[in-house]
Amino acid sequence: MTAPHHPGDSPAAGAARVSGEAASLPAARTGPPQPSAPPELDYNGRKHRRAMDDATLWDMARRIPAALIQTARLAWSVDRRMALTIVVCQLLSGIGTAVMLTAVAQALPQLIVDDPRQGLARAWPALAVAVVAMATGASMWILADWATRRLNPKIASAADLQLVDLHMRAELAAYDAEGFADRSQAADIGALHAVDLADDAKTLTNGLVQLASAAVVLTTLHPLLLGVLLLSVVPRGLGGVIAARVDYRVHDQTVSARNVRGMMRWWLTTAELADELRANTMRGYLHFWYRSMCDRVERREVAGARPYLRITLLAASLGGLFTLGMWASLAGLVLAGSMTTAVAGTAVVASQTAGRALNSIIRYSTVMFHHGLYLSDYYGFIDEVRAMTTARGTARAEPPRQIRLEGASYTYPGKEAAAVRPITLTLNRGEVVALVGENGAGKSTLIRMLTGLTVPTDGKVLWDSTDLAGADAESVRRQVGLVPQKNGHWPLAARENITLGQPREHGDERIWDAAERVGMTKTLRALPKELETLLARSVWGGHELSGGQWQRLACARAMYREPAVLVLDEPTSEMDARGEHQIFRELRAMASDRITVVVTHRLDNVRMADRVIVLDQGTVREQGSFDELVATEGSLLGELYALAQDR
Ligand SMILES: Nc1ncnc2c1ncn2[C@@H]1O[C@H](COP(=O)(O)OP(=O)(O)OP(=O)(O)O)[C@@H](O)[C@H]1O
Repeated sequence: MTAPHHPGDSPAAGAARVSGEAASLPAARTGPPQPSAPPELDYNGRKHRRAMDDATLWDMARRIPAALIQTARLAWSVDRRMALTIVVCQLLSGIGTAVMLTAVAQALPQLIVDDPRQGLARAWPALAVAVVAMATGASMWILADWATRRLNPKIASAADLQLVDLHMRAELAAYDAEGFADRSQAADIGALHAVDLADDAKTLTNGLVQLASAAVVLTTLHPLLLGVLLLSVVPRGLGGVIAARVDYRVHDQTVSARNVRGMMRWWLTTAELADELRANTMRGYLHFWYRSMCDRVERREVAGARPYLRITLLAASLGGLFTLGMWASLAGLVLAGSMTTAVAGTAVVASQTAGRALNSIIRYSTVMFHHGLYLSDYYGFIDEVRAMTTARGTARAEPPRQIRLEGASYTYPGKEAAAVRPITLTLNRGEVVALVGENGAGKSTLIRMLTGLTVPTDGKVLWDSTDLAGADAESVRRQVGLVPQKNGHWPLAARENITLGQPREHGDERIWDAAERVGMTKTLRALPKELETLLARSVWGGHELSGGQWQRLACARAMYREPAVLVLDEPTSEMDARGEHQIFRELRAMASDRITVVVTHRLDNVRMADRVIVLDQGTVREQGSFDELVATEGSLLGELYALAQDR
């Protein structure tokens, strides 16, 4: 591991090396202390590691049918024709193997004669059947592969779409639930592995069909042969399982480091953080951090090679010994006259087929078991989020003339203290209300309740006479225009960035009108393709706006909606004075048809509000007009305003 080379460090100091896993670099006696290696991080793979380590062979055998059924259901739901094609091909491929082995058994005695020409003349029909059966089996495998290739993209899209859609529909409270991000990430991995599972299932079932065919043929030829076959393949099978477990243990020991390295890789390479990373000379430490993670993964993978070699060597030697034993027993049976040479020859061919089939069964059972764990995360997450996406009610929310909070409070999941304590408050149409308060006072949480984004944990929010807890969430959202603190820089064309969430219209007049209201007309006209210009620097042909211009666009988006409830949470924090002035002037001009709520820390802007509501520690401390409150002795607004003036 190489320590970071901070600018200004001597090359020798920069080349300081540490050894030992995840060891902290000892503090240097002279000079500044050296950085610590990144800590061992544990991500959502934790659950699977335990499941994989603790699983007995029986557990694994029991779980695989469930994973097979889940995969079959998924395949059936996206493309029945291809799913059926795969099943039929598997069966035909198995029948092909059985026919081939039987034909070989019939051809061999006719070939083992003194005159090879005569033998060939008699054996050719059986040999021809064997060739056709083999070709059919191979074709069926190719056909199944084709069907899987058609099926896989559909499975991938269906799994991904379902997950993305659920995220977008889930109640906001789902995001606040403990461990939501971890479970969401695990479900993402599950969605990715859904495709692998279809491939695993295809290879595994093919192995099972081939093994069954070989076993049936052998038993028909001589009842003893099934036992002989098992003897030859069992050691290889056991060796395969143990080797697979070793392989997965190495994989699992590195999964956290690989996960976190992958996340950090994005941070190190994205244009979004390129300025900060360079200007603050962060590169040295981050290089050291990334190098440490690479070393950690590399070391564990290299260490895993030795036990893997030991086990595979041992399994192969034992398998070889047992195969030798099988051949010796076959020779014994032939010499004792209990078996013909032809049957013994067929047994050797069948055992090779069975051995290959068993290898894929073992390999893909283990892989399926592992991938199946991820798929169950996927389904578990879907159930969890679905439970949180249940319809609130069927009442249709209409544009409100009045929003009334009756003892409404909100406590975030897992928190003891309420972010907003019981509040009773009325907001009226035509009014512009400014919400003011110090950081953490509960302004954003109150906004979420007013707009029906969250349902209060206690009390009620009423839009006229409709209780939002019992209203259809979509009908509420249709009435709301929200500019949140963090708004999306959507990688879409300028036009879509303004109209996003609204039905498409024929002309662009209303778009230009919204742009004019936020002072963006000149900027948008100057773009290479005006409204068609893609607003994403990272994408080829894209164009980037400044922070303040993005904020203006977010305001334009909310104004374009002409909503009945317009809420802006610090909409002008990155804007210049002209932009800010224009936005507040427009808000006033639009105010008569809607309820307008603005959260701002710039108290000069608060003057334009009809009413100022000052929140303090989750409760309304004071409300009234700006002038009234500022003039009131001991008011919080007065104090905050004085501080703002004193800068
Ligand atoms: N998703 C969340 N999960 C848990 N607690 C939260 C969450 N969001 C906010 N809080 C907590 O709720 C309280 C109120 O937060 P809120 O964001 O509503 O304050 P705010 O007045 O908007 O603050 P700011 O001016 O900094 O934006 C804070 O104590 C905050 O830590």
